[in-house]
Amino acid sequence: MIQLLFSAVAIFSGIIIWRVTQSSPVLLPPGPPGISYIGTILKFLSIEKPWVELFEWTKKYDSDVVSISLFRRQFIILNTSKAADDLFVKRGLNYSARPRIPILDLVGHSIDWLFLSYSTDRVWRDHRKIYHREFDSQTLLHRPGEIASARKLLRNLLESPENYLNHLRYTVGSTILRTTFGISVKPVNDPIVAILVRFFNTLDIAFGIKTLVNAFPFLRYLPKWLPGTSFYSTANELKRSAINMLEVPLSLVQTDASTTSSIASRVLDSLEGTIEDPDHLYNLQILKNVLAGVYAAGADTTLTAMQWFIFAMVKYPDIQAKAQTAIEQRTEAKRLPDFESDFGALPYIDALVNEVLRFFPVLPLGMPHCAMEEDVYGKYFIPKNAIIFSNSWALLREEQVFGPNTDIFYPERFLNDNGIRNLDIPDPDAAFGYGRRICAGQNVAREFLWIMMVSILSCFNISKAVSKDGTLTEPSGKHTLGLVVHPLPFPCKITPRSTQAEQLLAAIEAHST
Ligand code: HEM
Repeated sequence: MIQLLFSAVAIFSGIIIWRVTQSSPVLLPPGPPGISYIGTILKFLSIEKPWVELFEWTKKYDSDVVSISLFRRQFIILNTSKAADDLFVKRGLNYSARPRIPILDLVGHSIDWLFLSYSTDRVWRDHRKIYHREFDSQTLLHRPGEIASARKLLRNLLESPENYLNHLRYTVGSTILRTTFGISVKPVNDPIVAILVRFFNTLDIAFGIKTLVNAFPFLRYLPKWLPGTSFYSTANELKRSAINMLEVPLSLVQTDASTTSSIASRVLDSLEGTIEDPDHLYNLQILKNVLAGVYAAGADTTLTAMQWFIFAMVKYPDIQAKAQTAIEQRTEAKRLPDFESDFGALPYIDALVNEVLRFFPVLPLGMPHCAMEEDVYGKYFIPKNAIIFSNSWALLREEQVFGPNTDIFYPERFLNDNGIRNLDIPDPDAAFGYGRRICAGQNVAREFLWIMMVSILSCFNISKAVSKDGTLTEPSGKHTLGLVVHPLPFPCKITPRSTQAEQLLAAIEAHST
């Protein structure tokens, strides 16, 4: 009897222990031991492609979700589209915040627009409402500006093809400034562009490895005269630049009659009440944040996608030739492509735009999200404030989604055998992020990329640069390291592809001068 009782107690206790361990997981997602000293951090940062290394952890630790602890902060990486969808979409309420980077606390509220915090109150929604109204439902509104910019780009490429990178930068930057503020900027020495450049240069320093306060937040309590505290002056400069970004371009819209219809003018026109009215002030602040946010989020990303496009065209001449044939069959080389006649009617070009975005993700690790509350995912515990990245690079190489050989650049993966869009293969949406924070400008970005790519391909051949001794220069494929990953500048040869193309280019010149 006593034996029976002991057995029953043992079985009962076993069940309880089993239930407890099953139902209250406390394991962090697996990963290498925490990195807590600067030497190891530097070693980690010297890895050429961190997104590949982070994906390797999924195989090594046999888990979709992996993690590492850095300076007592948990970093979690989602290496499959299922995990990204489960957390960023299905549990979006908890995973839509952005992490707060320590130096931004020293800058104060003037930079809140950069990593807009997520809230369920109206503030965050009011920002997204303007983005949605201006970019999702009004892509048609932006097309005339985009086509004019693409034509001007062709002219600039004809004049000085060796400066293609500057031309792309100017095309993207000036188009976004015209869309947002209705202002035209000069190709060189423009004062508004100088403000933007200054802001982004300071931002690079603020987020760079030498800004120790980001890794050691306690440094912010040190007196400013101590060596190693240059982050104080960086924070001051960032604050000045952020205020200029918010105020100066908008003041032009309010005072300069030469500005044209833009997001700023439309929202300003719709503002009710006087400047003293709290609602008016609130709406004005939202507008300022949105406008600065569009430039910050849209300019560098779109430029980078175009740089990777040029890179791909140099690397894969056969694909370039197929794209040119597809365009020529439609336009007969008698006109330049445009939205009205050709958008949606050139499946190979749509496939090419998709493949550029898939194969060369502009933000391979996406933008960081942050867990607002602690959570449990599968058997893993996700602490409050953990910083979470979805590994877009890995997600965009999932063979069950994008078909076989995803490590090969192959636009045809998006097409059927008869050359039309294969609807079984989705667009590479992970390039634009996930859930409530998904890129607010993705539709406009796709259209702008399309018109720039199709216009360039209709007129130019892009090939390897020829050095003075006649040898061909292969682009190295090396790239920057940061959230946005650019190819390092590389030379290439850009030449008109035929006499018809030369005539089309000459006709643009005649119109726009
Ligand atoms: C090739 C071009 C672009 C790429 C690859 C890209 C990609 C992204 C990504 C990955 C995010 C973060 C999503 C997340 O947190 O999960 C993002 C956010 C954002 N993007 Fe884009 N983007 C591009 C162009 C643009 C353009 C042209 C605009 C504006 C017209 C824009 C506006 C925004 C804004 C406002 C956000 C912040 C959304 C938020 O935090 O709520 N982007 N983008």
